[in-house]
Amino acid sequence: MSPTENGCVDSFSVLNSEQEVQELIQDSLLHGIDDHLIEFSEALRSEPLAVAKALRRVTEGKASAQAEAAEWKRKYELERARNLQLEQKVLSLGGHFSELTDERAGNLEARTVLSDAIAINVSCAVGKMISTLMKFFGMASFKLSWCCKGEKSDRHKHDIVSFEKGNITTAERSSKQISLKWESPPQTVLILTKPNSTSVRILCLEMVRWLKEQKKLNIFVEPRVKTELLTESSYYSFVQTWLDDKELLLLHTKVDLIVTLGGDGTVLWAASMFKGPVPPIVPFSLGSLGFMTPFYSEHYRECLNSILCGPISITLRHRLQCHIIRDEAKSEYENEGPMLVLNEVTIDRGISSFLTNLECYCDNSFVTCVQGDGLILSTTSGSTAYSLAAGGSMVHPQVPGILFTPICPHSLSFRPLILPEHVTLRVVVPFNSRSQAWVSFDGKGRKQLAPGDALVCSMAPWPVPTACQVDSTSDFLRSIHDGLHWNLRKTQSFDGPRDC
Ligand SMILES: NC(=O)c1ccc[n+]([C@@H]2O[C@H](COP(=O)([O-])OP(=O)(O)OC[C@H]3O[C@@H](n4cnc5c(N)ncnc54)[C@H](O)[C@@H]3O)[C@@H](O)[C@H]2O)c1
Ligand SMILES: Nc1ncnc2c1ncn2[C@@H]1O[C@H](COP(=O)(O)OP(=O)(O)OP(=O)(O)O)[C@@H](O)[C@H]1O
Repeated sequence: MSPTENGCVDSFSVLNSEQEVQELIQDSLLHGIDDHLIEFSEALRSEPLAVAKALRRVTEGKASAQAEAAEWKRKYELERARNLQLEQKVLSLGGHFSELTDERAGNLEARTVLSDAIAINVSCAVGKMISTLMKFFGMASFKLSWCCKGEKSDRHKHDIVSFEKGNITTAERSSKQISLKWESPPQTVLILTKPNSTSVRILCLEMVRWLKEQKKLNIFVEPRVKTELLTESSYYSFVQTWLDDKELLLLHTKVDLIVTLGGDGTVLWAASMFKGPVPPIVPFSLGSLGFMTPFYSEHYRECLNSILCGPISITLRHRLQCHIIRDEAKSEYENEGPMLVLNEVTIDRGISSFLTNLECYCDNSFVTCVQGDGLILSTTSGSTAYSLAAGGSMVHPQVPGILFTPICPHSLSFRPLILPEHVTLRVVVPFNSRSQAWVSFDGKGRKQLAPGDALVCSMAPWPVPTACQVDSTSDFLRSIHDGLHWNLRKTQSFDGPRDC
């Protein structure tokens, strides 16, 4: 058999003529129809009423499913159009901003294109074009590549399945460690800090001074932190910040690197500040658990020295984008979103004492109805957070997928699911629900869902790149060992009974 242009095997190529193909098709169709007709006429003879009823049910069911699917498709397409408009708005805002503000604002387009490239995937050709643009505009540019032990080439192999003489084989796995190489040195760092912590404040003062004096970097902090620094000393007046949401929206165009000082919550905070592309994050651990914070703050100079030189191992953490579709919305513009989450979106019963009643659909197929305390739709990064507490599996953060984890379901057989990354999930509060439901995003921003309202959730095109201490897998395993004491058990002693 010979493969076709798109790589599929042409199963008809063994037949010699068009006539033979036609005969084959006719033959199999007739056989199929014959079998069904015989079954059907027998059923009609013995159970005419039951057959008529069944036929009516099928027709009604099909019509309502079709109407539902059409409605859902309409809403989905409107949302997509709105998303596109939003993206275009960000781009045009960038153009406007570049006329108004500082010397580096001209890099906006290049940075946006660059981040786009990270979001979609790493393409060598696009990478080269972007790096030329970045060099031209004077921004730090970098290149992401998949690498594996013993392989010199950093070119990502896309063909993971091959067909050899009709046999399907998996040729190359794509889930290798991602590596970031700076093509020009980073110039601007954003430092984000956990509020109300003395140790974080002291470290921040020290780090800002070191980055400015030793590394000659531009430094951005949040407005709150700038005030804190200036209260400490007027020396810190070189530190930059932003004035309003409009400037915040463009922060990714100015910042080469983000440093977080806090726990996992500070990484979630950092991610939530970027509604689009996110610059690479270096998370220092100053919290209690630290699943996403592999760097020790005591060694921040060595760590940052090595990060600023590169290359850096990166975990590309997928995010979910969520929209709330209000039943009462007069137009699509009254709906809410997109809200992006790095851990999870949770729909729960809030203060209501009634069971939730959540109808769940996956790409228009009915999944199930959640009757219990609620439902968690989690990323794989969030699999070690709330989803884990609700009985979900722990999943390596580089695995692309969406976890579907019920919270205290009132059923003995409701096991958590992991769905592929490309699906769109829809959770509806049905009109016959006894109460409202509540939705929260990475544990924040609670919103009410009334009967008829729906939450729509899919994988976002903007992942969060976090730097690794060693690599994705070692960091993940270390976090579940150190953070959760996963499968910690005293080793059984050698002395005692044993099979000879
Ligand atoms: N029952 C639970 O386990 C539960 C309940 C509510 C919220 N949460 C989690 O808290 C997160 C919000 O974090 P916060 O710091 O703003 O709130 P927080 O200050 O209440 O901290 C929650 C805890 O969850 C840990 N955590 C956060 N993200 C994690 C991750 N990806 N893997 C492992 N542990 C993680 C944090 O280290 C912290 O110890 C939510 O996204 C949710 O996942 C968990
Ligand atoms: N820059 C910030 N501005 C406002 N809130 C923040 C900021 N950074 C973190 N937070 C919030 O502060 C809370 C605690 O932060 P974080 O989780 O980093 O510290 P922690 O609770 O001490 O550490 P851990 O989560 O490891 O126990 C989180 O809810 C987070 O959203």
